Amino acid sequence: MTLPLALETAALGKTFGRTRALDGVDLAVPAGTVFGVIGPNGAGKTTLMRVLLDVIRPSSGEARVLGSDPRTGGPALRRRIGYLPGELRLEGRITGRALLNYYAGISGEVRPGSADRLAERLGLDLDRRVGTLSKGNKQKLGLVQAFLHEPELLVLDEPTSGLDPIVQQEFLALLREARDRGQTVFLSSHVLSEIQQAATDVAVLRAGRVITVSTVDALRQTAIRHVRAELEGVTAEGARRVLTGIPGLSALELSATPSPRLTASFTITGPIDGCVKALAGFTVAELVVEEPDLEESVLRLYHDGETR
Ligand SMILES: Nc1ncnc2c1ncn2[C@@H]1O[C@H](COP(=O)(O)OP(=O)(O)OP(=O)(O)O)[C@@H](O)[C@H]1O
Repeated sequence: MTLPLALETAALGKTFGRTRALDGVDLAVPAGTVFGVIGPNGAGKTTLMRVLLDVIRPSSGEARVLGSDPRTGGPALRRRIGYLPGELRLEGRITGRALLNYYAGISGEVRPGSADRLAERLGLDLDRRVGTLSKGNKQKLGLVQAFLHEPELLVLDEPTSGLDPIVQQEFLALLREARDRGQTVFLSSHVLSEIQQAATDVAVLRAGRVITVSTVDALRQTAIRHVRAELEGVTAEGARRVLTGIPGLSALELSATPSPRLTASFTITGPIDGCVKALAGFTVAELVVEEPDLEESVLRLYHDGETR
């Protein structure tokens, strides 16, 4: 059985003057998935979402959102979607609560108490005037607004931008709950680790094109991490013998400064577990594992995409 698609695009294109912001995007997002779009600045993520929401019209190609063409879906389609725009402009003397009431009036059914429950979870005061809210608090209000009516589809443009780590964790919990309820989530980020925590599937966008679509599990297998470990009581020879046995290790460099410590720097491709187990045999004075680098991972996926 094939799952119904929440989102589908075929050869979607959008040009701004000479800029091809979207250059033939083909995507299929099954209903009920948490689908992430990653890509560097200017890749076209915001443009894609704005076309899907009919904020702007495509120059070419087709899009279907919850089975409808966004250009003709109108308010009935819009009510089934929760949208967090990339650049959220919230100004004025209206309170967060009044603004949410206004949105609730447009979007239809909202469970009583939903706004307060969501605001409390994200740590947002709904009685403040929106114009006085900090960037992070505006982002929280944007999230409450998107989740408020439990829409079938959530389209979230860089949802964690401006949120502190604790609020980010709460947001991830909201996403999991949305997925468990069967809602579809389409979110963008330029942080790979965030997509990995939140999403089941990921598309990599670059220069307006989908470079590859992958499950997050598959992506994890190809993740690159840079590791620097300072080890004590071991010779370079001894360390080299053990470290070269780590699966996925490359670019190993050993330097004996400052003595008596030995600094080992290397790259791990794929699971990190073998590395952790190998290092456990040493006295580890320092350990730095850098997040998988988006650019490197994207390049790798790009390469895989070409050879597939
Ligand atoms: N309204 C517009 N007018 C002119 N050019 C635009 C407009 N909107 C987007 N672009 C251009 O289209 C390209 C894609 O931009 P877009 O904002 O979709 O990328 P993005 O992946 O969301 O990037 P970011 O992470 O920086 O927000 C960029 O080159 C951008 O300058």
